[in-house]
Amino acid sequence: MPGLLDNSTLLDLGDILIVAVLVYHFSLVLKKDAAVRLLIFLLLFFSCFYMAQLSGFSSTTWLLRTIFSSALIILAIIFQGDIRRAILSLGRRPVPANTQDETTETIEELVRAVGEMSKKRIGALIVIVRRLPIDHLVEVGTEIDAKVTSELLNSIFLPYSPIHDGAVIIHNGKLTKAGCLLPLSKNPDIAKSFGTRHRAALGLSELVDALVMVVSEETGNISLVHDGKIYYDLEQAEIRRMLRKSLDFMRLHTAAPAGEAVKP
Ligand SMILES: Nc1ncnc2c1ncn2[C@@H]1O[C@H](COP(=O)(O)OP(=O)(O)OP(=O)(O)O)[C@@H](O)[C@H]1O
Repeated sequence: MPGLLDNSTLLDLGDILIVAVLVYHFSLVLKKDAAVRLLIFLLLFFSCFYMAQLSGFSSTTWLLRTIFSSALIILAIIFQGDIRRAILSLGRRPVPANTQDETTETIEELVRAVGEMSKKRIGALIVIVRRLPIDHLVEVGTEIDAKVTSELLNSIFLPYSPIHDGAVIIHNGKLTKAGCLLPLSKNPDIAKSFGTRHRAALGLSELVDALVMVVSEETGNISLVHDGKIYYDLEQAEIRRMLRKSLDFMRLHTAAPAGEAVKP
């Protein structure tokens, strides 16, 4: 009796195994947005394609060819956030940088302000403009143009202040606007516990590289939102660290050629 697994069955099993491994790894790459991983994946992809073709693995070859023919669409899906950002920022000048001292001062005022508002359960939404301008995304709002101080932020967000609703915009160490409407995120995966204040923060951060601070009126929790991600219930030290990392990066890179913004 011939062996249970003859040569062609083994070949098919190997073929199926390769397809399974490729699908698994491809789904992992889709979940992460690192370009380096994608590059490694593409190298592996083409190596596998040629190996599969040489070995006569028809299913693997078919799958890889199908993936390759839709590569543009797949890349557009993976990098949809970056592509959208690039399109929105086309033709717009990067925001000029702040000095080290101004940055440190602004950070300390912000940390103090959100700490105080958190204790008093005052809801707040603070947008810190980084490299990409946001004017085209912000609706309404009252022009202010004042130095960022914790006292000013506290008084703007007091519930009886006429401009407490909406977001304040901080641009280059100056509080430039208050009572602004931001685009709401349409991401269906946002936890139901997050209302419109958090959705507005996420919505803007999905479109530009701004850093958004949120103080929850309901819980007093402080969150930082960046790049479509929410860093929830942060301690003061963590907020300071993330602000410093994000704003220092911007300060140091504004004069340099355009590069990728880092996550805080
Ligand atoms: N599109 C928007 N842009 C800016 N601010 C907004 C926007 N939509 C709602 N807000 C602000 O969010 C407030 C309502 O917050 P809501 O309670 O719905 O959100 P939340 O995420 O649950 O926040 P909290 O934890 O503070 O309750 C509004 O009063 C307004 O100040």
